[in-house]
Amino acid sequence: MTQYESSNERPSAFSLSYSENGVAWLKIDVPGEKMNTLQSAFADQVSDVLAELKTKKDIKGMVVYSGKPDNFIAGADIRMLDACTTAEEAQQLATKGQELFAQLETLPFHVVAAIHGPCLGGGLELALACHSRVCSDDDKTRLGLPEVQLGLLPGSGGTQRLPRLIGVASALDMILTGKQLRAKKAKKLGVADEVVPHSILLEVAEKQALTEKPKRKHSFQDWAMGGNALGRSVVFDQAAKKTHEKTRGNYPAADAILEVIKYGLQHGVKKGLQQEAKRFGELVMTPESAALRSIFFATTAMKKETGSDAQPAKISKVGVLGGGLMGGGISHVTATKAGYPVRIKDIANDGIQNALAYNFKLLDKKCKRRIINKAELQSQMMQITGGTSFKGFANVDVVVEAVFEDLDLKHQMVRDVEQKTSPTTIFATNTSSLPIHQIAAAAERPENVVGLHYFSPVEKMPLVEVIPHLGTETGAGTSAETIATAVALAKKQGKTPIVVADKAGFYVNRILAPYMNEAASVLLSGEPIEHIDNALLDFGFPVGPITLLDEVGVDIGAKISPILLAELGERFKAPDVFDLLLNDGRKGRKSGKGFYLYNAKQSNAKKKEVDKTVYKLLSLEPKQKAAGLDIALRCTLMMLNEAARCLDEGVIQSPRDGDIGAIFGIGFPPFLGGPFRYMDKLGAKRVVELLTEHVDKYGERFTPCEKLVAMANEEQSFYG
Ligand SMILES: C[C@H](O)CC(=O)SCCNC(=O)CCNC(=O)[C@H](O)C(C)(C)COP(=O)(O)OP(=O)(O)OC[C@H]1O[C@@H](n2cnc3c(N)ncnc32)[C@H](O)[C@@H]1OP(=O)(O)O
Repeated sequence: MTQYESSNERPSAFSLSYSENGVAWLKIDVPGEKMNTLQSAFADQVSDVLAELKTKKDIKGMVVYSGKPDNFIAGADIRMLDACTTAEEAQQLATKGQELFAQLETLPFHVVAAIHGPCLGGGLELALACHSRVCSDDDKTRLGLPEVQLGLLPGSGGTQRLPRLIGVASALDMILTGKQLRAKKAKKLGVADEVVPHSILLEVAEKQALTEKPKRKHSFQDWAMGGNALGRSVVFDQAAKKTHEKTRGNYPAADAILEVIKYGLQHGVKKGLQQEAKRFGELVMTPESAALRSIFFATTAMKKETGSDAQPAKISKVGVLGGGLMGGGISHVTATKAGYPVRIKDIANDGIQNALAYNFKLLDKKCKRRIINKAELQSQMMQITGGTSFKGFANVDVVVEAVFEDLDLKHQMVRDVEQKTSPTTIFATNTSSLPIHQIAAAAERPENVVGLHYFSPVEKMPLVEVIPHLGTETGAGTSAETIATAVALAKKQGKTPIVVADKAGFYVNRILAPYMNEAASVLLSGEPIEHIDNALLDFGFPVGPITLLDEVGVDIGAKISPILLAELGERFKAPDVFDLLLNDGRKGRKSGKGFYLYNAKQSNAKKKEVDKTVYKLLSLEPKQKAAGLDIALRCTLMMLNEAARCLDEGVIQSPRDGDIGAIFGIGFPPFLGGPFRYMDKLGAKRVVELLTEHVDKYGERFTPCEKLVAMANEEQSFYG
């Protein structure tokens, strides 16, 4: 590329240059920031650029590209949206973006977006206003409209251009889920026109720009969807049904997306855009969007945190003890996300085989979906080896232990690892219930011992609790370097780590247990199982508590429960159901027997069915008496109260960590922003009132904790 003219000397996010062959180059490079975002302050710059282009008569085509090494545009600046104080203000931002993109679209020459790295939200909307899109085949390249995850809809033309480009059904799927497409998939769907290696991206885009501007290919789609009311209504009805099953009416953005796309197809692009901007403005002001934006800000801030002041130690290889479900998952994220070679040790060959088979299954799935190719599958599998001895452990920097929950066994593991590895090797235990200092008690170097609590299935669940211990009777607590290394490892594995205190249940299980116990109490009061699960699903949890108990395993619940009761007191007393269930062989899904039917022969229906025999076992006659919302509130209040206690006791370091931990670890309804934001929304006074009412109805376990009472008296909130 020869650039011989630069029209703009001052640092500008949008700058033009020209090649001798008649190609204009529009570079997007937000000064001083590593990520390009669209900000209202750039509107004048874009207008200037467009005005300049209109004065040039000899331009044959234009390439729009990013000046950043690894991103195109990550969308509108979410901080800017967060600062809006009225719906009108946000609507105006959207309208301005729409106007500028419309001008880009009507330029008389071929405008090609050259995309490498994230191209999201407003970034993709800008690319959609270009006439063609060429993408790099790099793994970093992702195209998507993730606004729905922020409680918004695409506000710069995305709801109008995308359905016309790729058809209504595919566009609805992309916009309603916010999914981000890799380049190849984007091409398959018609969002991108070409996928090329990064090294020739600009060259190919330049060639494209010199070709004739393509005609918009939406005439058939317009007919099929705009003109054919019946076809349209079928697609929308299906999408609405599917969406409602997922959102249960808790996410206004989903309904607005359906409404605006439909409106645009019925009334044309111009009116569609007006409606899009209007609804965008309204959504920015909703509490749901504010809560979802807060999750974005929290997770972005957490990406920078290191867990301690020390530098993390270098990791070159990781050992995993135990080839079960957890060990399999941990080895998977370590090898495939973090990119470290993994050596697994199990007492049995079967354990190793299981872990390898588990990894193969996950990689094969990726291969079938063409996310990786066969060679990549093989090379990633070669990163994971295993055996029944400690062979291959001499040079591991971190050992993650995922063996059976038994203190003696864990002690043995600590001793073995200290013997077989180097003095600097970190011993990270994936215990969910045993105190870390007790495990560290067997260590000669307890400063190297830390808790690293993953959630199942490891490859899917985004949270990890990092648990330093404060010291054993004879030894030191977890060192700052060990904490930093554990945090760094978790991040490399693609997880969001929170550092929590070494107290029973840590944070996530500690707030989950009283919630689950309460659901069990509701069950014992005779409420039907589906009614309880539905109540919490309607409230916004991803699975109901009884289903969750079946998934996690009744035996696991039965094991953790007495530990929490002994350490934390009577409010953790579980209703007496575990023994009855376990004596009947009902461990949940893994035993093929639980609260629901898992045997295909028993259950003919596609939908999950309750195993009614469980009522007899528990001497219950199910009858729906309580309203769903009352059940949901009853269970959730137990969780809220415990979360406040955790903050008070320093189990978590901040309300933010508590919110992210609950959302990522349990699936606490994201649109509520987490337990602390939800308590702020209700107000501490109201939370205390509700808890007190529940004390009268259901017992002392609902007694509001001191912190909440103090906050209610002083009218304080968690986020200030
Ligand atoms: C009108 C329109 O329709 C409305 C919109 O476009 S709404 C916005 C839609 N876009 C999004 O939701 C994408 C949000 N961003 C992301 O998901 C991720 O940042 C990403 C996938 C792009 C990159 O992730 P990753 O590489 O881990 O980098 P990450 O640490 O998150 O971000 C790097 C920096 O960019 C910032 N950033 C990224 N996207 C941003 C956005 N849309 N707004 C503001 N800042 C953003 C981050 O805050 C961070 O800033 P910092 O370093 O100063 O703290």
